[in-house]
Amino acid sequence: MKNNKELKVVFSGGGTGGHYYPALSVLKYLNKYYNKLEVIYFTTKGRIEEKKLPTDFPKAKLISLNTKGLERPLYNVKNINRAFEVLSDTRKVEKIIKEFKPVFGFLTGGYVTVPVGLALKKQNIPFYLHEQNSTLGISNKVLSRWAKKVFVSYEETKLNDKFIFTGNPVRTPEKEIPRTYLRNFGIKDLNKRCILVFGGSLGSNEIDELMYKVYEKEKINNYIHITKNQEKFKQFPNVFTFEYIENLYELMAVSDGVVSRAGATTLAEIQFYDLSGILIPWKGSAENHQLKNALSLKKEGKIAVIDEEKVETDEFINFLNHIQPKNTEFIYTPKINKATENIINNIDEIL
Ligand SMILES: CC(=O)N[C@H]1[C@@H](OP(=O)(O)OP(=O)(O)OC[C@H]2O[C@@H](n3ccc(=O)[nH]c3=O)[C@H](O)[C@@H]2O)O[C@H](CO)[C@@H](O)[C@@H]1O
Repeated sequence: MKNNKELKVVFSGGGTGGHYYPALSVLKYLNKYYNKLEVIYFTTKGRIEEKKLPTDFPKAKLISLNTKGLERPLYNVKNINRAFEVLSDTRKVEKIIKEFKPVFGFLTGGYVTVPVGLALKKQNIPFYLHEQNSTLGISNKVLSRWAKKVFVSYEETKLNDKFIFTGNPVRTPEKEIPRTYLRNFGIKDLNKRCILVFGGSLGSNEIDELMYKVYEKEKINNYIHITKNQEKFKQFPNVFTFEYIENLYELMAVSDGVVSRAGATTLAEIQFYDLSGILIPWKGSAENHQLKNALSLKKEGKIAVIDEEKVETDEFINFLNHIQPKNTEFIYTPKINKATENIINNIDEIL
């Protein structure tokens, strides 16, 4: 039920969908309960949250920051400029929040959150962090000492009492979705397995290459494949390609399996929608966190975790062919994502 209380909040988090979508889920949930919700969202210049927020959550005031990620190795001279960007963004944020007077800040990772967290700390405004991965990202590591609480998606990420295990909030449909929804994506035979193939929010050439070999042999299942290279798959009639699908979670609700990278938000969705699938962790992830994420999900024979350099195409196909397809009358009924509720219940300023 909506209440008439006023709530002013600052949000930040992004650079990739994995950081942005959890923030969006919490924001949408808050919006259900507060009639007078005012939000400033600090975004990464040119990245996903900046592009999608105006349609995903038009009510938020969007303020773009210049802070960029550090160059590796860290002793790169460019990092001197990066430090200056953080300083100047911190000053900019400070000025804005001094006037705006938010009740708290909610930050979900990505380098853009560093100046926002520093400014909130300087202004003595409490802020909360959310970590999607099994190991803390750099920004969250830096900011955690000043955060009021750090919400984590895996028990093993907890470092002290300030850390609270909540899970990772995922986007969820608010209405029923029938299996026939797949027809909107070109699929005709709803009896056949529908497998979603994608490489996180940024795409993956390696997954494209690997699946090409699968499609050369496997002609029965239907595949909805998200790729920057749609042309490559034109010849396969059972493969339906898209460059990006805005509401991928709606498709997850009625599909049977996934082949994907092991980004934390994707994994939370796989769990929430109870999908089977094959995970191919991205080796470039900081401290190999995608592998750690994936191994914590590996369960009950529903999930296989494989190394992209050691793929056996026949075994791969065999695994996919053991996934149980949903029946054609299947209807997804809305359910609440506990992680979002856990977070809201643990923010002291929300009454
Ligand atoms: C390269 C990089 O930095 N990767 C990180 C990034 O991944 P990335 O942004 O790829 O994150 P995830 O795989 O966790 O999440 C991707 C999100 O994008 C959505 N989606 C994807 C494709 C599409 O067409 N439509 C769509 O909506 C998915 O449903 C999901 O909600 O953040 C994750 C969470 O912090 C980390 O675990 C990853 O290691």
